Amino acid sequence: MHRLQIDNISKKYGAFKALDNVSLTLSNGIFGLLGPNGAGKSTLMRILTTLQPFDTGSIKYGEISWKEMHKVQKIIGYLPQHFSLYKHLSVFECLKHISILKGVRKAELQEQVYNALEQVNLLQIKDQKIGKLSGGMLRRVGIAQAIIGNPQIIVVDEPTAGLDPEERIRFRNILHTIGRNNIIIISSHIVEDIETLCNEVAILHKGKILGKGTINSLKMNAENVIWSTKVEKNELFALQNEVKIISQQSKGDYYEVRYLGNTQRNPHDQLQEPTLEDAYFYFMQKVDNSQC
Ligand SMILES: Nc1ncnc2c1ncn2[C@@H]1O[C@H](COP(=O)(O)OP(=O)(O)OP(=O)(O)O)[C@@H](O)[C@H]1O
Repeated sequence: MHRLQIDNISKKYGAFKALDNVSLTLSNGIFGLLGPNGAGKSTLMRILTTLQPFDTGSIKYGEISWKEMHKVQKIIGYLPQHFSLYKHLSVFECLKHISILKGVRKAELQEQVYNALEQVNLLQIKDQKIGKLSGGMLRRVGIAQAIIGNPQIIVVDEPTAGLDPEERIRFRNILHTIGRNNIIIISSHIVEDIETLCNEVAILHKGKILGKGTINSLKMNAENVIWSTKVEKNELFALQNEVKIISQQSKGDYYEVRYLGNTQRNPHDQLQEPTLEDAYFYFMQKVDNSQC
């Protein structure tokens, strides 16, 4: 088993730095890239899939370097954020076509497609037209096409975007199973996706890695700074100017608020165990403060 070694990757669009010295080491399992819109997640994913070149740095998987695109393409599967397929083809025809494009040998075509469909639990709809599938099914066909050819690395941009809660859980379970024997990289701004799926996470913001590690190690950064408080509805606005609010829940005539702060704002406020979402806010706040 090899590791995917990303060292000091930088990428500019004109004068704008979309990725700034990004370094990560990934092994089998699901790795999450968490960051707000525009953080550089898709840029990094496109670079990993060789769809986009990078300016400086190096990427390696064992002996394979990202300078040798044709070798990399054999070990990478990709499910982009906006994924669509030939609507008039059946699921099976479509996957067969993709297998041919991926260079799967003729003798293995049928087996590869059946195997992929089995893994995403779609064998029973193999003859349905792509155009007739639900969003969740289409996303699963997307994963099937990504795993054809048995790539060691699978890149999934915004895995559960647009899926209903049931499909979201089904899709996460599929990724969990595939992640046992492969490196899966997912990007998301949905903290719950990352928290339920990933072994390790990197928080990306404005092209830079703010924090990386296991979910527990990231949470530890936000220890002793997460508080909960109760405020009247008319006090909420003033509180917003005082502290960084992470979440608020209406409880009838008052709000229960979770906030980030170095000190207790009020003796009744209670210190909370940090969640990944808290840690995410903590890192964002830290960088915003340092730029003030
Ligand atoms: N081809 C391009 N030319 C110029 N700027 C670009 C290009 N692609 C992306 N950018 C800019 O680079 C930054 C990073 O974009 P990227 O799509 O990688 O972010 P992201 O984290 O994936 O965000 P989102 O979740 O919105 O897709 C953004 O500010 C974006 O506007």
